[in-house]
Amino acid sequence: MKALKYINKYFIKYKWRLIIGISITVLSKLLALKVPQIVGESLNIVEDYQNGTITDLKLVEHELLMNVLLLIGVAVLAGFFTFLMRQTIIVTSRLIEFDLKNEIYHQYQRLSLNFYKKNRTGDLMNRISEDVSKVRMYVGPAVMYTMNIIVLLVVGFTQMIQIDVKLTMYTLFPFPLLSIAIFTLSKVIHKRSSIVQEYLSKLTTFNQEFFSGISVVKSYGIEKSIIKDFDEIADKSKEKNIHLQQANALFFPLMILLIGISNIIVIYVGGQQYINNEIQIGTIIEFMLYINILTWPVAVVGWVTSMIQQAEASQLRINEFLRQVPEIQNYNTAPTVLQGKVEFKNVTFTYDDTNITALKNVSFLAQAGETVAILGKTGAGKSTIIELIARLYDTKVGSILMDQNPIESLNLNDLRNQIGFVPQDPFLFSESISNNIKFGKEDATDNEIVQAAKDAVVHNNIIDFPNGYKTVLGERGVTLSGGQKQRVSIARAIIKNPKILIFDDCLSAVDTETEERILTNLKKVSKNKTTFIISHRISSAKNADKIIILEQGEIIQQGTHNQLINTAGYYKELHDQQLLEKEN
Ligand SMILES: Nc1ncnc2c1ncn2[C@@H]1O[C@H](COP(=O)(O)OP(=O)(O)OP(=O)(O)O)[C@@H](O)[C@H]1O
Repeated sequence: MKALKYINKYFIKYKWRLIIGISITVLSKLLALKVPQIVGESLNIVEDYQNGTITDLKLVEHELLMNVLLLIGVAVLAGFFTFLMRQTIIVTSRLIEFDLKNEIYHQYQRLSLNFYKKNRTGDLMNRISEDVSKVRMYVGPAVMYTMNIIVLLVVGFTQMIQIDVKLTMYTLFPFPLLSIAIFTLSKVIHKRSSIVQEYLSKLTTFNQEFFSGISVVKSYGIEKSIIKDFDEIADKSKEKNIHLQQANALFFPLMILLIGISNIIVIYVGGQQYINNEIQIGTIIEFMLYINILTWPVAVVGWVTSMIQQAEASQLRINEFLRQVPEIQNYNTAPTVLQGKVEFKNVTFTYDDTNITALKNVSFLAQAGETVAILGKTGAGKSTIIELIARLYDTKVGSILMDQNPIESLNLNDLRNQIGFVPQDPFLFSESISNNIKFGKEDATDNEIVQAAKDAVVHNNIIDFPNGYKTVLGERGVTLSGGQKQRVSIARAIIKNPKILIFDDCLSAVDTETEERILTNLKKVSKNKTTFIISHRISSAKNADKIIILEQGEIIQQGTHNQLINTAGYYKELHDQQLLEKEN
């Protein structure tokens, strides 16, 4: 129960709802326990009249009528209280669930990119859905049933003892034995349902991946093997489900057995006491009704215990996650305005998850307003430079300066707000095209959106769609071609009017003619902005103020186009090769 202590702050927050809820639970159960008493009393009055102890028929009729009215009143009130009990305790559990989900969601927002690379999306989703649901079961149903169990067992048992100690002992004799059996069975049921749950998520994950990769599956014609894999998991899932149902099927027979044995004992022992004139017939019926009421709490003890155990395990996972400190911290809350000067001084960077040293002793200077092109073979470390400029990672060796200040000393939000980043694989939301562009500037006017699209040379494509800028994109923007996606993403960065523009190999999917037009437009747009262009093409780099060539994390060449084409090395080779390709 150590991990679940974390939830106490929510119990305190909603204490009044809970106190009212618990009081109502107690009242509703006390009322439920009145029923056997009233029924027993009524039968005893009838018996008294029959054997002549009471002779006044009118009095008997009056008493019976009063008891019937009382029974109806108790039933109505107990029903009303049960309704209120759900309205208070279960509603509180939903409120706590909402708060906890919000807390987790805010933590998701704070955590750094590295965290998302290290954790699987499925696990992260589970934390906020499955784990929180399990904790909610503790906060709501477990609290409610625990109160039910305590009140029913304590008050019910006390009432029975007060009537007849001997009969109570005999009646409750099978309870411990069978409750152990039910408890064990509940554990088995919970274990098996966890396995069923596991297979269910395996099936969901399998289908999710299959749907996402549908084009690969279809183009490779591997539907049959996919179906075979699916069948295997589905078969296992079915098997586990049947296994669970076998255990489930035993639950109610066990309960009925418990009720049956206790009833037989009451009839047998009570019958003998009745013959010996020790008790009245109403008392036997009263005891039988108590048995029915008390069986349920005994049966659910196991269920509630495992509910609490599961909630504890889930809360432990949630706590571990909430305790994670974001790797990238904001050390400055004061507003930061960037001029755009970027300097790398002897930066060496190693990704701690793979231990790959992506940058080795990298130094360069980009003056505010300059355009810097970064070229190099795949895996040379180009994107890593960009990720460091956006402070998606912090470097431990060397320093990165922005306008002469260490990057870590700037306000993190302001830094990122003043960077317009077009990633290699642009992500578009399942929203309209205009909303996807507006993502860069929420209050952008229609004219601004159109201008940004024109600058990114995607306007003509957009107006060709029947719904123009209102065209809604499918999941991951599937209705657009690769090049169109890249250009919408460029429009999104341009509209932001940032101080630093970053294009991470984002012109790879457009033809050279369109690339030329975009670059011409960018010249106009990127005035007074420091621009970084990562590319594999000379055409994207040739007009840059500075060109940096990376190889295996090291800068091997640096200079302007004219300088580099006259120096033997990677850039000249690439230039000659691409020139040859163009001529051919
Ligand atoms: N998030 C990451 N975690 C661990 N290693 C990474 C990560 N990102 C990149 N790397 C590794 O760092 C090295 C440099 O990668 P980077 O993406 O910077 O290269 P790149 O020059 O941009 O390549 P490309 O042209 O293919 O995009 C590679 O060896 C890569 O495997």
